[in-house]
Amino acid sequence: MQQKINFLQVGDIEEITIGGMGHTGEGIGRAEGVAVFVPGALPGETVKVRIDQVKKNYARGELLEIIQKASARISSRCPFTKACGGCHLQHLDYQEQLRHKREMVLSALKRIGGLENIEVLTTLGMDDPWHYRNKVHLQVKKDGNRIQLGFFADGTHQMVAEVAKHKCLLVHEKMNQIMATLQELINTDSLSVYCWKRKEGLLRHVMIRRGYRSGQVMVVFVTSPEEWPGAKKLAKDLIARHPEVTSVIRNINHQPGRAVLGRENHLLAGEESIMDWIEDLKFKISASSFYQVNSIQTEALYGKVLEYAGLQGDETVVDAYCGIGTIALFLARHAGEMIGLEIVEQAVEDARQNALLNNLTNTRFYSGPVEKLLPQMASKGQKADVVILDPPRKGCAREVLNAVTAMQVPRIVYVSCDPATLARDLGILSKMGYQAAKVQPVDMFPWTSHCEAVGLVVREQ
Ligand SMILES: C[S@@+](CC[C@H](N)C(=O)[O-])C[C@H]1O[C@@H](n2cnc3c(N)ncnc32)[C@H](O)[C@@H]1O
Repeated sequence: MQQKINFLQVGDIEEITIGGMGHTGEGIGRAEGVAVFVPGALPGETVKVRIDQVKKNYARGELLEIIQKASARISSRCPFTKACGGCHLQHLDYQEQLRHKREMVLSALKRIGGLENIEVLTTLGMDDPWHYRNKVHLQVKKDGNRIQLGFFADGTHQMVAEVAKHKCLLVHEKMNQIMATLQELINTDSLSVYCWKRKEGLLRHVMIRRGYRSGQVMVVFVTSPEEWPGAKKLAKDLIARHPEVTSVIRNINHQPGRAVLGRENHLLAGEESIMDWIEDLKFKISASSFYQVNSIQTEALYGKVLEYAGLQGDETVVDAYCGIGTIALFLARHAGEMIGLEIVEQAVEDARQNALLNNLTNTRFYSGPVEKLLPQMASKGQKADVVILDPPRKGCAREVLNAVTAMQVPRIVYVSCDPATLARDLGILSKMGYQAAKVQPVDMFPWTSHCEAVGLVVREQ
């Protein structure tokens, strides 16, 4: 039976004027009094839509025709952009994307955080917003006897952009070449593809990461624990074709879930890690460690973090969610003491070695969940002048915010990849004796709807 809200039904053809944009880049208009989300439509456009989903409070529609075009509409460069889930905004002029991302942050801060008077600066964009990604995750699928490597359509297991035929415009050109070689090589080995239904077979994903300044490349084959006799030969053949590949790793993922990486890494060829630089700091990056995917914008982002930290040289700084210690070391040169906290043990190991590599002896790194480590520091009476919070998308656990406020930290710099959780957490802090002073959006992910931002939060006197 068809679902119905008021007079709107699945299959209806509607003419809609788009007034806004959703957080994953869909145009939003109204039909029969109901909000309709239309992927591919832009604010200011009048579009013809087929309603394909009707829910209690909203509907979704497929864009059939653009009756009146927005002046910000441009032609997508990538022929797969509509099908592949990677880019949501290739049809929107880049300067408009930057404006839209600022609006997203501003609106979340008001709506979710209740922060009416906060200053949100103009988004820091890129001069050349293409080929910026230093990391890619490839999906693997069997097509008859052939193994395909590439990208699935958004939310499906349907391969829409095979790397053998398609170059991704977001990743570095060298990585595109390596991707094409990999597709060829995995078809010469007797590799089986992991089947998610039957939970058998070998290859699950391939991850590639390239140091932006070093040019060193790591290739990670994510597999089940099954025997893989040809693994080392494949790694050797890859390096013979691409000497810039300096690390080939087999990651074993036993879990049935969709998380890409498992906990075990085995070296197949080359080194365990790759090296890279952020400005003049050198970093060792292991397969399981987080590393920002847009190296050019990382320098802009960390520059903002340094500015907002307002260091004079003798402060104690805590870098919570520190990864391999990139922000910690970027700031340690300007601080008295730096304490890094991170849950992934391998990343903490990398952070310690990175401190040594850069002769930064005023640093300590601890492994564990921030929601345990920071309350422990607070209960021991540890003081900090500045705390950097750079959590994953879900934001900070309440215990983390409680600990920061219990420590009476004068200055918090909050780095976020999700405006909604940024707004939630700044809203909470603003009810705990803090003032959210300003937020700087930084475009780390051009052509996608993802948005990074740095917020400065200061303790009220
Ligand atoms: C957005 S990344 C930021 C890393 C680093 N600041 C950077 O710029 O590269 C978030 C980091 O938090 C770590 N993480 C996730 N949950 C955590 C938790 N509960 N406690 C400590 N670290 C956590 C992740 O492993 C990851 O390294």
